[in-house]
Amino acid sequence: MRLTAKMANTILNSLDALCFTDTNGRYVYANSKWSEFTGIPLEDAHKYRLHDVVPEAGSITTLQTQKPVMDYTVTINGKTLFCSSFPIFDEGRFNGVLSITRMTGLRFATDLANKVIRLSQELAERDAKIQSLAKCSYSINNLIGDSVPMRKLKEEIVLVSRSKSTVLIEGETGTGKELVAHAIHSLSPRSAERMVRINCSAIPSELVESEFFGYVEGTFTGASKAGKIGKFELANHGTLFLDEISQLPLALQPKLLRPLQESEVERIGGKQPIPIDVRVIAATNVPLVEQMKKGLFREDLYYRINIIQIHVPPLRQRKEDIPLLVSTFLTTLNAQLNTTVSHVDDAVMVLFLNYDWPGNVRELRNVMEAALNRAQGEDTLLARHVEQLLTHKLPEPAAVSGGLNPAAARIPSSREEMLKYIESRKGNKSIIAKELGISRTTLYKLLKEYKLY
Ligand SMILES: Nc1ncnc2c1ncn2[C@@H]1O[C@H](COP(=O)(O)OP(=O)(O)OP(=O)(O)O)[C@@H](O)[C@H]1O
Repeated sequence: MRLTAKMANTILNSLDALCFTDTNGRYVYANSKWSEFTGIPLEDAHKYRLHDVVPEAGSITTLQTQKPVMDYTVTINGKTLFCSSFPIFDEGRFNGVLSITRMTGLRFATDLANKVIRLSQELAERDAKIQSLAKCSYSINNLIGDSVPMRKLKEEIVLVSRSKSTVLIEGETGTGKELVAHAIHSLSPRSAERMVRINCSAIPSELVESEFFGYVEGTFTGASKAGKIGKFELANHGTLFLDEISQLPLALQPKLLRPLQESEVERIGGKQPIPIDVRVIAATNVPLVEQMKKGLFREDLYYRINIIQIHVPPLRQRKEDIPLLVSTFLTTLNAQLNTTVSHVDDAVMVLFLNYDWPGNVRELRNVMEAALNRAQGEDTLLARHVEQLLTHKLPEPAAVSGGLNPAAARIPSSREEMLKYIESRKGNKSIIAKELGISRTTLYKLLKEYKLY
């Protein structure tokens, strides 16, 4: 049997949509399924070029590159089709493009493709969420310390994390206010959303407004074309951490009143208020009430921010946390610095307990880091590694001289001194611990070190 032109035509028409275009992209042949999909009568096919029917399809790429393009999609008259295009050569000369539409299982394939697209979007969203969670992987456990003030602080954190009210965290520099803010956020029902931090002292005053509220497109020359989202909007459903709030220029302070009071913001140049659901946590190392009295902080803003207040105690008021902080930092810093210091000499601990840490935990960590660098290759941190690092001038020792001011009391640094001191207090451990600003447990540890217990 010989294949006639009629038979060939019947075969071609029984296939899925198929067409052949010349090197200019003009249709030379198309079958009836192609006509069905494109809505172009077969007798008119030659009047069209690929660019008119499928302007962005793989067949055009094949026309330009003379290379096959497999399994791309084209949408014609609202229907999505899977196609492949092949270059046709005749004795090595490029002759045109054959495009075949693969209809089999199209429904299944498009459903599957849609599913893949949806799943990859979901995955991207989840990834973003995991990343924001990882960024805020600070939990309450990152706050090292088991002293009474720290336990009280942790209890407060748990309590306030459940509320949506604005929190003001006060405390000296380096006490861990940012860690507290992270802990509140990560314990709150908003923990899956992000916590956005804004350092009020680090933004130039002319940029404060656009940082807080963003701007709409084309607001000013030099501004991003697409406009900019402000930090309040960015923190929507999450937490906005306003660090160093006391440094916010007085003239700009009223701008915060509306978002805090009305829960809405307006982008610069925008016409519509945007509702926001943000929990605000502010932190300061200068008491805001004093700033307010000096006229540096607006009273109305103060009362809007100071709803729940948390005070982070300085390290000198919780010296019993020092041994735990030291051993935690020793582990993390050894790993970071590649050092192998496994012990801290008692003399170092005494120096640490006697120091008043004006830079608080941050200073302790920095001193440890510098000391470990000095102790490279050794396995014990010794007094000579730290002495020169404790630069703050301490008040005159009061404990041995008989003073009763606990803030000024210095822990005796030798067995004899300690013995003398204990005698002067008639052995009363409660008074001694109170004067030295340490817990009774820490005192007993010290006494054990001096072999006095
Ligand atoms: N209780 C703590 N446990 C472990 N690390 C702490 C603790 N408190 C502070 N730190 C560490 O000390 C450093 C300073 O902490 P943080 O930035 O939270 O302090 P801050 O009070 O916000 O300081 P500032 O007022 O200067 O911004 C950080 O490295 C932090 O991890």
